Amino acid sequence: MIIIVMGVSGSGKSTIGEGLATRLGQPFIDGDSLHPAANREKMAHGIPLDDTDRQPWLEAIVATMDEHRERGEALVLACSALKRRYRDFLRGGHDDVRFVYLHASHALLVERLGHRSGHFFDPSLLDSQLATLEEPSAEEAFRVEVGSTPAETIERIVRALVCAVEE
Ligand SMILES: Nc1ncnc2c1ncn2[C@@H]1O[C@H](COP(=O)(O)OP(=O)(O)OP(=O)(O)O)[C@@H](O)[C@H]1O
Ligand SMILES: O=C(O)[C@H](O)[C@@H](O)[C@H](O)[C@H](O)CO
Repeated sequence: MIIIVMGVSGSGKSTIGEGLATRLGQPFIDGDSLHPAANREKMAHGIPLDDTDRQPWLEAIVATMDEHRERGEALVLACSALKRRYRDFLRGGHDDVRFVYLHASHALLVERLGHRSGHFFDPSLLDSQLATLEEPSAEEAFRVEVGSTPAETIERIVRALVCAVEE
């Protein structure tokens, strides 16, 4: 199974994705590490990415998923996956992809991004992330509120994934 932890910047994709991978004993890849340099540069200058910017990045993520599939390896990925069509592209017709949507209140996002340093993302981009976000339906993703500790959030995700497998 390939689990994609999605949501806007600051929702905790890297933190929860990495913790979830450790908890499941699976490899973790942060989608941010697959952005072309031009995308990082844009975001660092406070310029939101558009569909054209995101296309090579989504392709790189799909290529990474395919490499793991070929090796028969599970994978946890962190990727904003803001629009439905990005999620469809990432799923690519495979039935082994599960999306986990991290939902946080606006106030919590502002607080978290304000505290974070040493990251290329300009916190002022949060509004554009929220405007771009097409929230996934319950069929598309398991939605989890991220107000609690990472450990609690991870356990809720694990329980939901186990239930989905047993159904
Ligand atoms: N459950 C949590 N409780 C408190 N702080 C958290 C929690 N999860 C994440 N954080 C903090 O919030 C900030 C954003 O988290 P993180 O970098 O994981 O989000 P992200 O969605 O990956 O963001 P980006 O897409 O911008 O990389 C970090 O400083 C992180 O330490
Ligand atoms: O789709 C996007 O606009 C980007 O993926 C962003 O979400 C960033 O990668 C990330 O949030 C920065 O940390």
